[in-house]
Amino acid sequence: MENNKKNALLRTENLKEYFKISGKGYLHAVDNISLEIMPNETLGLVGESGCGKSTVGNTLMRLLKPTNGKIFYKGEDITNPSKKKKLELTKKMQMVFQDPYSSLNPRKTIRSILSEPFLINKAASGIELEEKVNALAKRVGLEEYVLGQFPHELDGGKRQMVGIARALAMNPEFIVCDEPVSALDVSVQATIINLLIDMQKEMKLSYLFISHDLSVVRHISDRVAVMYLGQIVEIAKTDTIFSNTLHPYSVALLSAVPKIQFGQEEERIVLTGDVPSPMNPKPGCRFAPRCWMACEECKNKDQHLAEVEDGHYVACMRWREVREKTAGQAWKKGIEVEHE
Ligand SMILES: Nc1ncnc2c1ncn2[C@@H]1O[C@H](COP(=O)(O)OP(=O)(O)OP(=O)(O)O)[C@@H](O)[C@H]1O
Repeated sequence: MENNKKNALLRTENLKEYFKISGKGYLHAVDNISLEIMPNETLGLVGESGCGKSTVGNTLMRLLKPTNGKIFYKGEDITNPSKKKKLELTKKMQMVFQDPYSSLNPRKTIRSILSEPFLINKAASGIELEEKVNALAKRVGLEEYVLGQFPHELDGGKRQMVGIARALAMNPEFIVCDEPVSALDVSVQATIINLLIDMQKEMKLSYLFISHDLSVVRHISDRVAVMYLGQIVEIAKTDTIFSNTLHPYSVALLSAVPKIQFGQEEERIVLTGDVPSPMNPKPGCRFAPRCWMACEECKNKDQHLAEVEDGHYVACMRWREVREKTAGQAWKKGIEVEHE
């Protein structure tokens, strides 16, 4: 753990992001998250809609000012960076969005869009700029003619390639990929995922990979963090989290992963019970009202992430019983199971 902290590319310490909702109080979108992302690592971030995944990504990118807690980049506190530092960090930390369309200026050609990072950072001009943009497009597999086109002339896959190329322009070290394939046809999802994997190998990138698609997350991630109502409830190596799932919420979420080949049709995950509100949460385990393992104590006592096995952290005091109850279940061994 200490070693991870020291060597992490990016690290958060008790990160909180609360939104003030007038007349109602505070919405705890991210509530006390401490995590590390190592160099050249992909950390998958999963959880139901609204659990706070994008808010984690946006806060790491400092698109939001943290309510509390700290963010460190290579050991340096970047929670409140100066303007100069912010610009420096923009080169090293980038974001790939679900649909880059909204962030691609419709009146500009792809060449002009891909030139921007070089111009803003005064990294190239004239012929050199042209060559750099050509090389960037080639790197992500965009044909040269695309550079003369406008965003609306491209299909979703090509637009996402432009989004990725733009993120890569300044040779970043860390990229938040926020649902980068969920708006794409299944047929092009694999192309984009493979591109991200290739770029990671080539450029030694680290990714925070946010997705509700567990098959994709399983395919791309080195480790997976499971989020529930603003908190991380379990984090472990990808194989471990699927084969030795210890939090009752992760069990509910991950046991529903269809055992299909990546890239094919997906199945939706349905959890029963009401999702409690992230507004002014009550003390006690947040999953307790929906939990199949909950006892009286869980309802009153906060659960904190604890390392229960090497590199495997769980926020549930009943993790041993969860393991016993789910031992030998088909989904843990990768066998297809029926879901309601
Ligand atoms: N700017 C904001 N102001 C108020 N509430 C917000 C704001 N942004 C997000 N939220 C709320 O914070 C919570 C977490 O939202 P967030 O988008 O991070 O979840 P998510 O897990 O990424 O969901 P999804 O998978 O649907 O994108 C939600 O309850 C959301 O409504």
